[in-house]
Amino acid sequence: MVKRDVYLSDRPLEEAQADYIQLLQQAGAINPGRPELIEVEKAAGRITAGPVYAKVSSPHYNASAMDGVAVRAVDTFGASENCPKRLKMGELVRMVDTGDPLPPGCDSVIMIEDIHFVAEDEFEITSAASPWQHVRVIGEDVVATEMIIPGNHRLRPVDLGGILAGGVTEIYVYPRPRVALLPTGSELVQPGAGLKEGDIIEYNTRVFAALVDEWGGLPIRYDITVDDYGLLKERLKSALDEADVVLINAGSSAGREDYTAELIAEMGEVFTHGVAIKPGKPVILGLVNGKPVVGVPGYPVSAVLGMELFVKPVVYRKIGSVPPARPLADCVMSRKIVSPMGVEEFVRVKLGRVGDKFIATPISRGAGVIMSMIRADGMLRVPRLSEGYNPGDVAPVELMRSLEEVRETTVVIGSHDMALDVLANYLRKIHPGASLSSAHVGSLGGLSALKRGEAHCAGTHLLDEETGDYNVSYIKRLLPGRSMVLLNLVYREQGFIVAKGNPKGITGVRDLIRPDVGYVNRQRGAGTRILLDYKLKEAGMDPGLISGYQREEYTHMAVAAAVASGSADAGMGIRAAAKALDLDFVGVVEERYDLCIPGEFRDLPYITRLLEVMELPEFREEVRSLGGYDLRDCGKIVWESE
Ligand SMILES: Nc1nc2c(c(=O)[nH]1)N[C@H]1C(S)=C(S)[C@@H](COP(=O)(O)OP(=O)(O)OC[C@H]3O[C@@H](n4cnc5c(N)ncnc54)[C@H](O)[C@@H]3O)O[C@H]1N2
Ligand code: MOO
Repeated sequence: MVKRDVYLSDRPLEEAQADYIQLLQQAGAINPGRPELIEVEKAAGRITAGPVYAKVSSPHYNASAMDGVAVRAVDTFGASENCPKRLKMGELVRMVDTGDPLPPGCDSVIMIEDIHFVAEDEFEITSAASPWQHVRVIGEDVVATEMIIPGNHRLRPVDLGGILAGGVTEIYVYPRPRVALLPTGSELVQPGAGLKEGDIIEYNTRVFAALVDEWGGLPIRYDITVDDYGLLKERLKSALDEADVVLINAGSSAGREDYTAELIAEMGEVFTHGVAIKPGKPVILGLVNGKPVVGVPGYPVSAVLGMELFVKPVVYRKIGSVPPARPLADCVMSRKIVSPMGVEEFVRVKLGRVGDKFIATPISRGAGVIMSMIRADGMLRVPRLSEGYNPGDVAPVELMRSLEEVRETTVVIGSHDMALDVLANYLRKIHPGASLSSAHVGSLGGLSALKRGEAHCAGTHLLDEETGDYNVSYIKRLLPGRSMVLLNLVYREQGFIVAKGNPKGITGVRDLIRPDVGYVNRQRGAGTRILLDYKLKEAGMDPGLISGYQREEYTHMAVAAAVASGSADAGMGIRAAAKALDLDFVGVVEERYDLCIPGEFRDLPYITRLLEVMELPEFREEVRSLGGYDLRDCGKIVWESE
């Protein structure tokens, strides 16, 4: 099949969303299915197809609400401390337990604690009982014929109790819409399969299945379809026979084997191909045989966003409902966020509460980085007609974690070290409500974040060329007059990360200017970058002669990954990063990595909890096992401002 040119449209998001729902409504494609009768005890999470009325009252008889004696209130009148009244067991004075029917003629219950027995069958009371005291009258909870639950209501566990109390055991709910999930792409392999170059693990439709289930739909996952127009057409046909909604994953953009839009257009109608959002642009919104068919982009983040923005409303409508709005919180931007005009961008952010502000720090924006969805606490929408935000700007963020959790998060901004990940892990283990979020902006970036009040502490390893000491002179210069402490986390080996077996024979900085050596650098402001520059200066070398000096990565692991991929021969970083990817390492120095903490935070749980973790032998052991770490001063204050 020869592909024609593909021009994606740039429709504004709200317009594309509203139009799609309207067109589907007109086509009758998102009407809820015919209600089905199911057992109440299996109905949690389902949507009621109509109101549920009580068949019986609850209680359906007058019931004693306490253990004690049932009486006629009039028989107790006149009783007081000074003038106790005696009652004898009989027809109208009878022992009852909680829940027992009130004996005929009785209208009141006296609690056993308020009774003083004077004989086997006679007792004294010192106050009168009022009529209907401690009695649960008929219908106190539910009155027969009363509406217990309205229609179009998602049933919660307590709702089941109310419905059953009302004597109802079966109810009508909307059927869960069947959503067919079609993964496409010749490069896809099933999870767990052996991988060769070019293989991609198929996980998107697994994520989709869990989402559809969460929204109330019934996912039907199909086998992978290779990139073949005819095969895809067959799949789509059988999916349309079986399901109410069909999702085709990938093949949505302009590639040579991107058939989705063409196929939907051939078999039905494409309303929209291309929405002005990032990620997720190439989404396809269509209709075939009266059923919604959505082409969801292949990249995992684009895919999840496509699901949230276009498929979720369809699934909800099919069960007579609309998606609940995500809660929002106003947050302060910690970094500059540049976003193209004309596109609504969805930026994943980490959140933390520092002082009285919620701080948002953007994380990876790549559409292929599923980890960004895992790490994110929130989603910042940069509107279509905005070019982004400056540090300090306030904007609403959609919460992906509760504010309560965010409040219990220690925010570390600065240089990256793998010991921080281990610290985060043990922190959650011993304080399950707490967490640590780290943003990697380099040591200097971390100190700037402290200056702006956007972090509880900063990871830093800045070498002072003059004194050979770490961090102190930088803090004095960047945060003058502020009360600060330096808490040591680790000493670690820095050096060159090189390929296994060190094939280029790199032994020190002098090798970096060799024409056959490609370097990968760290970003400006990173302690590791400063260390390299210092070493170059020491050796009297011109950085301009190093091929790859301009190539910047943000973490040790990213540098190691560049070496592992073969796109660079060497990069400066920590031994643990080399070890993690089974690379070789040429040691250069041992350096001190500290957490710089503003004095006002040092006694807050954000910090004291970290100190607790640093004392744990298993934490220390795990960090040591990463390789290249010495924890001799871990948890010690190594410097304090006057
Ligand atoms: N020339 C152009 N190229 C691309 C454009 C464009 O407009 N012009 N758009 C880019 C954007 S934006 C996106 S998003 C992707 C969309 O790609 P497709 O929907 O066509 O999907 P594929 O190219 O087949 O796959 C992309 C990528 O997604 C991953 N993938 C796919 N399926 C799965 C799955 N089931 N599980 C996990 N991961 C999956 C995989 O990494 C693929 O490499 O196109 C850009 N290109
Ligand atoms: O728009 Mo694509 O969905 O960014 O990756």
